[in-house]
Amino acid sequence: MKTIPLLLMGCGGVGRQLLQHIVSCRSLHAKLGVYLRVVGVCDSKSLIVVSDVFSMELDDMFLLEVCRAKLSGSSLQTLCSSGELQVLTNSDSTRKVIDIAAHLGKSMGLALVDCSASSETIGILKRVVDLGCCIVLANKKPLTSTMEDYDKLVSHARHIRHESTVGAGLPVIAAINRILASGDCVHRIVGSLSGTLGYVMSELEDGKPLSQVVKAAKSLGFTEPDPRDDLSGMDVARKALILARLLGWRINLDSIKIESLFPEEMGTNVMSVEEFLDCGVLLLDKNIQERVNKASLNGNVLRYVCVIEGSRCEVGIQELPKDSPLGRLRGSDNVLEIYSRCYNNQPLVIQGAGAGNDTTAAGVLADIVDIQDLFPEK
Ligand SMILES: NC(=O)C1=CN([C@@H]2O[C@H](COP(=O)(O)OP(=O)(O)OC[C@H]3O[C@@H](n4cnc5c(N)ncnc54)[C@H](OP(=O)(O)O)[C@@H]3O)[C@@H](O)[C@H]2O)C=CC1
Ligand SMILES: N[C@@H](CC=O)C(=O)O
Repeated sequence: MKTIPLLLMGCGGVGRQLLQHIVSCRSLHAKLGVYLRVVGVCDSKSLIVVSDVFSMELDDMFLLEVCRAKLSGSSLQTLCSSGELQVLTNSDSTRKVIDIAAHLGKSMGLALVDCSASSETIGILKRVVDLGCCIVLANKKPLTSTMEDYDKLVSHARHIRHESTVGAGLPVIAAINRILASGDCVHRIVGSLSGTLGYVMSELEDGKPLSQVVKAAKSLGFTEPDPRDDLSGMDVARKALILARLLGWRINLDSIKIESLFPEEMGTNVMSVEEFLDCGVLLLDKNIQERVNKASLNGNVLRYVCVIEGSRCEVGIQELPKDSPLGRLRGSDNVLEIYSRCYNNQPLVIQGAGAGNDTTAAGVLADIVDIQDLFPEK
């Protein structure tokens, strides 16, 4: 049996769903010969960790208690009554994670799983990679930081998995890696890579106002913590950058042309998420509905499209025929067309649910199971 010691950063929608999947897949994983031993979980404020990371674990009852507490808005600290657990905050928790990685990296190994939506994890991830541990990411920010950070994070290709950073649970990264490993050359990627914007566009076609559908997308778990990350195109741009870098492009976010659905006056420096959802987004309803109606008169629909080709990497709204592959998309589905030597006239097409806590966490879990060979037999 392979045992994977695991530490989770981020207990939001995706992180909690991951813990639930881990618990519910115990017997399946036993059949696969793998055991996920969760040694710690942390959120933005604190880290809960077992007192002996070599032998102990947070048991399944406790993991489900973490999910309940975080869902109800309680802090992780409220859960710690046992002397067998340690609770650390802020810089102490960073030091502790690195300390755990230093100890486990040399012996049993460690999978550090980033289900946060923060850039603050980049420093820890880089240290942990240096210490010989594995990292599994749903968080796109580490891979879309500087080239220097990127190079460090991917420096041990077998020690990093990040399938859920693009297309949630869809096997996008795996497909591209397989194509590249065979010596085939990808020359064009076109796709609709935002579950939120896909859902928004198809709901607008049904006549619903933007302000209503953005709130619905948030409650369905499709959006980033701040939905402006989706509506600004920034979340899609991050996915485009991850794909472009996978293809070997040495570019940064500022090389990508990005179309935003809202003006700068509604940006994060000007209004809070609540102000945007309660007031700001209402002011966008009319304009976007007019664009949707105008497209409809031409038999077209609006889609937020990512194009990576030649030296062009851009994301923005396109008016497309209703019956085109992208035009036919509904709800939070993503579609990605990959053109290469082998997939030249007919692209390789990957399509399916592109957002949501369940599918994203499932992608993260599959990534964790995929690195089992790097861990010793128990
Ligand atoms: N939802 C989806 O469909 C998809 C999401 N993703 C990615 O998954 C990630 C998580 O998304 P989601 O669960 O919706 O986000 P949430 O906002 O629901 O959760 C984020 C979690 O991260 C925690 N956190 C914030 N900063 C830190 C930090 N420095 N260290 C440790 N934990 C931290 C938060 O803590 P606290 O609870 O204290 O606020 C919270 O628990 C995002 O990066 C997102 O882009 C990827 C693909 C699809
Ligand atoms: N907010 C993202 C979630 C997945 O990355 C999206 O809407 O696609």
